[in-house]
Amino acid sequence: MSIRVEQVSFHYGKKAALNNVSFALETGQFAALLGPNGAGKSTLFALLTRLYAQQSGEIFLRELALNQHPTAVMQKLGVVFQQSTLDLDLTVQQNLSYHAALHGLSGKAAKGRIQQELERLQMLARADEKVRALNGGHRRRVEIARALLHQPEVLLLDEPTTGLDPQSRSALNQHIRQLCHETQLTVLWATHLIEEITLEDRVLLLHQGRLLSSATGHSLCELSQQDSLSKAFNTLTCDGASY
Ligand SMILES: Nc1ncnc2c1ncn2[C@@H]1O[C@H](COP(=O)(O)OP(=O)(O)OP(=O)(O)O)[C@@H](O)[C@H]1O
Repeated sequence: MSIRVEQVSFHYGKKAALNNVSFALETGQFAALLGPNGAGKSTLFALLTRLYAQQSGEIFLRELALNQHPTAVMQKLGVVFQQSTLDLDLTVQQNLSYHAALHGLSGKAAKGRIQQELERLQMLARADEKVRALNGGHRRRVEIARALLHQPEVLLLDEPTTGLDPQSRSALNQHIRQLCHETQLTVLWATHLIEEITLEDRVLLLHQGRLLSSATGHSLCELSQQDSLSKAFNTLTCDGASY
């Protein structure tokens, strides 16, 4: 087991944003965290990345509890946030070198890792360009390369295709799936876009803070008695649904 979330709840004041959420992902698995706006996806990411302190429940990476071993757990996590955090006036290489240094990598080791990840994401030729010169899809690839520099076991992506055109969205989605396949990286991909998910994917369906399903897309269709993921999603997340 790679990452495990056990009975996690979170409230903003009196408002419940997550209600008793539990799931576990296998090593090398691609899982989609699917939910309409306000479902609780960003709150869950904020807890997984320690932006917010846990209120109840437990989060484990392998057998390490996030609360008890925060540094060791964060070392195994790579994160791509919804909003880009690249410095537009630095080159790709400079952005990545800075991040590598933050993780304690410098000199030769950092250079090697940066080259490896940029190559994998087909961005090596752009290493000396300023980020400002890159299109949205390529900026996202740089962010993914950056998140992978310290060789995490789990990669969290919070709506990584926000603002991208359909072609770049699909290319990015394919890249990440390939990474999972080639490197045994575990991926949690948060989205509200059905077209980024296949029937074979593990789908964590979050709605109003509750996890309605954590099975495959096929199972979601069966559960809702619908013949497509988008119909299943609409049925399961319409108000009053009780699955
Ligand atoms: N800082 C906050 N204070 C109060 N309520 C909040 C706060 N942040 C989020 N919420 C509420 O918590 C619930 C979950 O929000 P969250 O942002 O986690 O959902 P989401 O699935 O990420 O949605 P989106 O796709 O719109 O980002 C929503 O009802 C939201 O209004």
